[in-house]
Amino acid sequence: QLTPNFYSKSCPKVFDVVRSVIRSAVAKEKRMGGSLLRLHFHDCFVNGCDGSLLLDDTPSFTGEKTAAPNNNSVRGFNVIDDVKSKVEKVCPGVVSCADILAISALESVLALGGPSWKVKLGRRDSKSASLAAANSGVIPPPQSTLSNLINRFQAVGLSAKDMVALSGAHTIGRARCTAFRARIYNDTNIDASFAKSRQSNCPRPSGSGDNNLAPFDVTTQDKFDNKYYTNLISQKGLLRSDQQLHNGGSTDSLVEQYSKNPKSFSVAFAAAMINMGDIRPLTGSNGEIRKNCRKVNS
Ligand code: HEM
Ligand SMILES: [Ca+2]
Ligand SMILES: [Ca+2]
Repeated sequence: QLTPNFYSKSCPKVFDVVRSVIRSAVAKEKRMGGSLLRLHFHDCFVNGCDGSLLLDDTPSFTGEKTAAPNNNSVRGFNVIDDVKSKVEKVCPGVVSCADILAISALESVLALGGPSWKVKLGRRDSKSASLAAANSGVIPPPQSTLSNLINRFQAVGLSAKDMVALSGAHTIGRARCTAFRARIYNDTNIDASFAKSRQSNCPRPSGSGDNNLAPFDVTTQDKFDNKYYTNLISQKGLLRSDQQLHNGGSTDSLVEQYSKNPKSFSVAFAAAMINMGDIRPLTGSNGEIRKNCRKVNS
């Protein structure tokens, strides 16, 4: 039911407004582009693309922000607030927070030189969030095997091809030492000099340097390109889950294709983002259009 033209009459300026906020946020800090793209992913995988991730905890309810995959990790909520308040100024009560996440994901990728796609719109916002669902493993952990990755994506209606293309989002952004420590000290399917250089800023004992950051992409950390796949072929995937995509299994050939042919990656990524954005949206009279993305309307 989602359609790219959903706001063409009710809020024709929405893309311009989102773009200007995202461009200045990314100009200030390039990493923010990745952080915002990830918010849409973590929203969509937990009960669909319904803005649930954005709800703050209250005394009577705990939302998704402190769930294991999100806690101390997801970021960019202030930028989403900024987008929302500027959109509210031009079209009050019209554009959902779930759609703002979807448009912000596109604008973030564009700001870092990535491909475009026709974002489908018309999602409505949830009136609740689910800590339990966010903790249930629907968002795959960084130690996932290839079969777990394929299964997690299949569970939300996405193919293995979508999974490989969407993982290409790790061409930008940063990860914390806790997410890649086990890999750089224990794994054998890793380039030795890459492991060594990552170890220099991620000490072995857990509890020391846990939040130290490393770029996902050793070559072009803030450029949205296909170098993620080239890195995998040279065993420079940062997470175990990244390297799983090129480890002698069924997805090796797609990784090789995307590394050789940037256009085929762009096309696949764009299609997969549209598919991800279609996960179980609230539409029609379900949900609401939140006034403030952090809380349900009163
Ligand atoms: C395939 C399964 C995936 C796994 C296991 C995974 C895991 C992770 C982990 C562990 C981090 C680092 C978090 C931290 O250290 O705080 C991360 C960051 C990130 N992920 Fe993924 N991810 C996956 C798929 C995706 C998808 C589908 C997207 C978007 C389309 C995405 C976009 C990002 C971005 C951009 C970052 C960097 C965020 C920042 O710098 O703030 N990831 N991911
Ligand atoms: Ca959600
Ligand atoms: Ca890159």
